[in-house]
Amino acid sequence: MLTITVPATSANLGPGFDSIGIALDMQLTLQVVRPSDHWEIKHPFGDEVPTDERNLIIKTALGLEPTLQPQQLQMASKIPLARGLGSSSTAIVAGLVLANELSGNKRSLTDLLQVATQLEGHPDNVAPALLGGLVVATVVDQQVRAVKLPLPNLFASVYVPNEELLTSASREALPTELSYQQAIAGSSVANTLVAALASQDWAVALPLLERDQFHEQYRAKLVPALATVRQMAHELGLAGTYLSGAGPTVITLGDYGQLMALQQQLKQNPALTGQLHLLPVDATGVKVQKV
Ligand SMILES: Nc1ncnc2c1ncn2[C@@H]1O[C@H](COP(=O)(O)OP(=O)(O)O)[C@@H](O)[C@H]1O
Ligand SMILES: N[C@@H](CCOP(=O)(O)O)C(=O)O
Repeated sequence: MLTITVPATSANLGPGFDSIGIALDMQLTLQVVRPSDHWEIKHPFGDEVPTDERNLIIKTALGLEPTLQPQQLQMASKIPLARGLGSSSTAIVAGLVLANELSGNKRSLTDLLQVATQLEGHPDNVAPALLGGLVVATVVDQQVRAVKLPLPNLFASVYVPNEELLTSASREALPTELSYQQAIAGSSVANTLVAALASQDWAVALPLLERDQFHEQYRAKLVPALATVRQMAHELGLAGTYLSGAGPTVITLGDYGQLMALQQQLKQNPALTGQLHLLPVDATGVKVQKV
């Protein structure tokens, strides 16, 4: 049986809007059960997610390989929808890898990243979903350029609010223009963050995760938990809290023991009624098993 596993991802890491992302140890698993006379996917997401060719995984697979034989598929996923943990990218990557495996037309990870980025619109979720770890990526002349940084020995405290926030809706809150001065200030923070992440200088990197100038200030009104979690982390002396992707998930990166202490506090705050996870980084990205 063919099984494809894709990790959740957290994009932006503060100032790295649309270009930095990290894979987390929380997975979507897709199994090819048997060939069929029609496409069908069983999944745990209820009526919100289609079970036929309209499903994002199947639609993506058929977009890449239109003549695939229909299959019965089974999906399991711990990644919540529309919460800023890259669920749509996970589905796109699963669909592309499914098409690659079923067709035998083996495309490289680089080629799949190119297609995945076109479909998702930005590379910061699909790149770590495919490659694992911490990835910095951009699109230049329609070509994706992705660089995997050394694996950070950090954990993620992940606070997932109960309410969905579609990435498209959260992008509507963004301005259409930034002043030249603000763009330079924002990019200097982002550049220094990347240098600190690459050299694993956490004393520099963690505070810079909180100094984004491209998106968080515009989205903060949609995600009251961002200020709450950040403030509570500061009270414990912890920097490193940012809005995961387009939100509403809020992540704090850091040391396991310190994040355990943070989560003890977060659990006691009656305003934080969502779910908490304490996750390591996923080092490998998408995995294919054939048994
Ligand atoms: N496993 C999946 N199978 C099918 N569709 C999915 C899956 N995961 C996500 N989607 C689609 O993607 C939408 C969420 O995408 P998006 O707003 O980008 O949020 P996220 O931050 O989780 O990526 C869902 O409402 C659903 O339509
Ligand atoms: N850079 C994008 C990332 C969206 O991530 P998601 O996990 O919310 O889909 C953005 O910030 O809009």
